[in-house]
Amino acid sequence: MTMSRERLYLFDTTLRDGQQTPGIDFSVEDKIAIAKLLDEFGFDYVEGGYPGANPTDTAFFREKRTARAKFVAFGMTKRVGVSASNDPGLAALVQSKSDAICFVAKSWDYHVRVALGCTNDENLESIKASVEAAGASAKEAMVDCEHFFDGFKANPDYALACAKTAYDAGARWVVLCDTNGGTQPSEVRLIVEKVIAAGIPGEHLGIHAHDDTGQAVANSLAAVEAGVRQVQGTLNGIGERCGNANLISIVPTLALKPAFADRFETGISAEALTGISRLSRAFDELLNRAPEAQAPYVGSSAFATKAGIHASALAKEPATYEHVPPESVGNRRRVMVSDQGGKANFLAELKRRGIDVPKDDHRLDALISVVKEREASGYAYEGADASFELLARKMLHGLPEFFHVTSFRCMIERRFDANGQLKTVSEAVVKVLVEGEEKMSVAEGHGPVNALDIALRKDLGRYQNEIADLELADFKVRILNGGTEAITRVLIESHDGTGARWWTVGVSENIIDASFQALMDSIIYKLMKNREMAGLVAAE
Ligand SMILES: CC(=O)SCCNC(=O)CCNC(=O)[C@H](O)C(C)(C)COP(=O)(O)OP(=O)(O)OC[C@H]1O[C@@H](n2cnc3c(N)ncnc32)[C@H](O)[C@@H]1OP(=O)(O)O
Ligand SMILES: CC(=O)C(=O)O
Repeated sequence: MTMSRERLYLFDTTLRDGQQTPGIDFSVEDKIAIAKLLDEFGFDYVEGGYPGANPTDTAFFREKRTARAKFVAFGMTKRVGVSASNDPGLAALVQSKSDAICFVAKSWDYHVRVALGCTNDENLESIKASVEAAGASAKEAMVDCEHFFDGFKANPDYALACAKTAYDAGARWVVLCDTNGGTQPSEVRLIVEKVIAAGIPGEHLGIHAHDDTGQAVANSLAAVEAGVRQVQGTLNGIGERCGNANLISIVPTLALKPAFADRFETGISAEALTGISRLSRAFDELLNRAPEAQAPYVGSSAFATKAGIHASALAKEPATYEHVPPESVGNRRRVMVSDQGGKANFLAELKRRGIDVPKDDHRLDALISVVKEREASGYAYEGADASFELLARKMLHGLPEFFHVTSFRCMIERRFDANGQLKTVSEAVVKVLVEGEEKMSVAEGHGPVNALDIALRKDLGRYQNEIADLELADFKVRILNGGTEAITRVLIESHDGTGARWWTVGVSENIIDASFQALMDSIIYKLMKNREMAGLVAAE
């Protein structure tokens, strides 16, 4: 017998509370693109911002920006001393092309006194008049009860009166906010239960939690357990100060954990859920920031293991070390090779790259010990998949020697140019043997590594055309142990016209030497890839 499940509503405030994140500033075009992502993913409500507060949000609300989600305008309740019909802020909300208005209302008497400077009753009157005005404009009304939990702890009767006033005036949702983010899950649970006992049904209650103690997700889930049926949050947890509840963590938990999945359903299908890793990364891409590797469910490390004991069990049954299948959230298992790995890690990684080797092959043991020795001297193969594959193919099956660098030289000169401007110039000379013929190339670059890269790729004889679309995308330098003994690890990310990306590594006491190793690996990998020898898995 299938039990019918209760509906939980998901409310995204990335474009409103997320806009209050230090360092984040959306343009109208950004907002349009993000609203589309949110709408297509399946959130029930997309809060777009605060029309009337700034030109961006006002322009954004000139059109409805969602096709299926309810498009929500945010703003404060009417000011005391003016009627709802004469409040310009309220007028901007009503006139916006939104489906719903979410009012922020004070529910802590301390704030009413200090921040608003009005009486408790005047604040209640503002809540009532604002909700009624939204209702009269045929928009769905909801009220974010700001500081509800702190307010409840200080004066439960007044906090409840604010929530009750909103509900009685017709608010579809009364949202309990942990505005300062300091409330604990046990307190959230208890207070939500008391609100429901006081007469506001859970089907009309929401939760809006901030992450100031790292518990916004836990607080949101505690509120759901206690009875609320709307959850607010943002993509990747952005938001004021430490951020909001992270919907990218909450959504899979609601869908995949039986404690929630057996009782509730959301508007997000199992198929849409497989797009959540992509959604999270696409959003980071829009923000121009690197995705967090350890993000729950969606991070590149969320289903990764370096540990040999874990890799061995994973190869037998993935569920031994995975709390949910990675595919359910569009992520993937990664078994990494490093000094923490055993045979199982290597076999899994080699298989993924299409390299077959029997478990008892002595060449496998040799590869493992070379990787471990190299890692001890500074290499990091878990972040340099292409260099690992080159090493593995060379040791297991051999690799053609496409070219051989006989020498390179690099010079840095600070001098005055023809216009009398002081300039630092880097120049490199590289000698390469290709099919027995020595080629010497000279190049200038922005820096010594750039000059070497240009010189190395200037004339590789018959391979020259093949590397025309090779480009360096990223360059990372790490000094591994300080002082005079310091050695340098260089990681280089490359990509080509096919969209493939790969990482290579070089280690040396000399940064130029380390860079050159990584550059050479990148070119050899590209040549190998062109011959379909590389089991390319780097374009993730
Ligand atoms: C918890 C939250 O995240 S709430 C959302 C917070 N987000 C923002 O504030 C971002 C957008 N805000 C803004 O652009 C501006 O604050 C505006 C346009 C809304 C208002 O600007 P101003 O009129 O210059 O007011 P200012 O920002 O200085 O102060 C806020 C005013 O709103 C009043 N106010 C605050 N909350 C409420 C409320 N819920 N209901 C009615 N009035 C309120 C304050 O008492 C203060 O009034 P005062 O100017 O008479 O002292
Ligand atoms: C409304 C809101 O963003 C808050 O109370 O945190």
